[in-house]
Amino acid sequence: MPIIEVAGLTKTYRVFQKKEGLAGALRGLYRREYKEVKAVDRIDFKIEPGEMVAFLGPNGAGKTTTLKMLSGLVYPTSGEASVLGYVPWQRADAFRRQFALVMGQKNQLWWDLPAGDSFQLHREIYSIPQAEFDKTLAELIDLLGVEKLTRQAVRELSLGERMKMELIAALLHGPKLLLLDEPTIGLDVVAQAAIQKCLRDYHEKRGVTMLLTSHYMRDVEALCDRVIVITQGSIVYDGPLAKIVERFSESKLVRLQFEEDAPDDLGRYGEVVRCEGPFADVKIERARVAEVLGAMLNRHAIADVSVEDPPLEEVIAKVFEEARLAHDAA
Ligand SMILES: Nc1ncnc2c1ncn2[C@@H]1O[C@H](COP(=O)(O)OP(=O)(O)OP(=O)(O)O)[C@@H](O)[C@H]1O
Repeated sequence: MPIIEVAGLTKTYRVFQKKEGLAGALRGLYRREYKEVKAVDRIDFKIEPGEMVAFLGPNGAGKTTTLKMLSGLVYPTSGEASVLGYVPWQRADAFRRQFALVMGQKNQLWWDLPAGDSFQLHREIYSIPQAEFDKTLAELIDLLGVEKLTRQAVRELSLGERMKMELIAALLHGPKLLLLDEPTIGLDVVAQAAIQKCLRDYHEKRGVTMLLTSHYMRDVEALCDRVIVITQGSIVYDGPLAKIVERFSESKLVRLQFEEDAPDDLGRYGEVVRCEGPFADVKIERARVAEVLGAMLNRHAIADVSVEDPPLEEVIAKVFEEARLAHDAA
């Protein structure tokens, strides 16, 4: 049985439109005008136990709204969702005990207390047996390397340290499902890598299911095999990460090192993106890589060569752009 099953899920927000100027503001007091914002528009997907899925989309695409519906914080306008066998917005106690929502932009720990005190509070709220709590906490503290920080007020911690504490708090009750909304936002690469490692290890040990939004493709590459892309409230791609690269990038990046300076007619093979001394990077049409590479090797003295897919950022940006153009044309 899927852990998450969503059918026709839709959320429309009603937003009050403020009029310009004082007269407009006064008029607005007795005749309020609203605009409807369709944040999520009839989306369908299923996530099976143990999957790690990236939920990607440009700003305002509807990702956070979807996560909020899946965790029962927001009622949908229409459609259905089953999460861990529950209807999330009915907020059953047994449901809340089995998942965790981590929001990189929101603080869930007590600001003035040491994180250790908030962890104790979690233990009581979730009635976690003491021995199990101690074991899990020790494991997580070790995994994230934060031994010395649990007795320091949360407000005194750096952003990266605080996020590690937030993650510990979210994992203490052993959730079966983790909903992560930009868990590495604003973190440096070292802290990002620590969060990714913790999530990977935790997944390996506990087989937790994860749905993650992130604007950092490193998170996606490090953690997820499957990607769901949402733009303007609609799902435009749902499938393996590897396939999205194949489907949306027409070229591969061929990195060459010549025995001498790179020849100046490389443009005949493809788009030259870098040419410095003996080094050159050329974008070559995916279907012609073997043929073009063969021709290059015949004609030039090449010391080293590698063939790479374009960076995931580039591919995803292309998916967003194509979806936007299709939406505007519809
Ligand atoms: N509480 C709200 N009231 C009115 N409109 C809202 C509300 N929350 C979100 N929206 C609107 O719904 C749309 C989707 O927002 P949402 O936060 O779900 O996007 P997102 O994909 O998470 O974006 P980001 O990557 O910027 O966080 C946006 O147009 C946003 O302005």
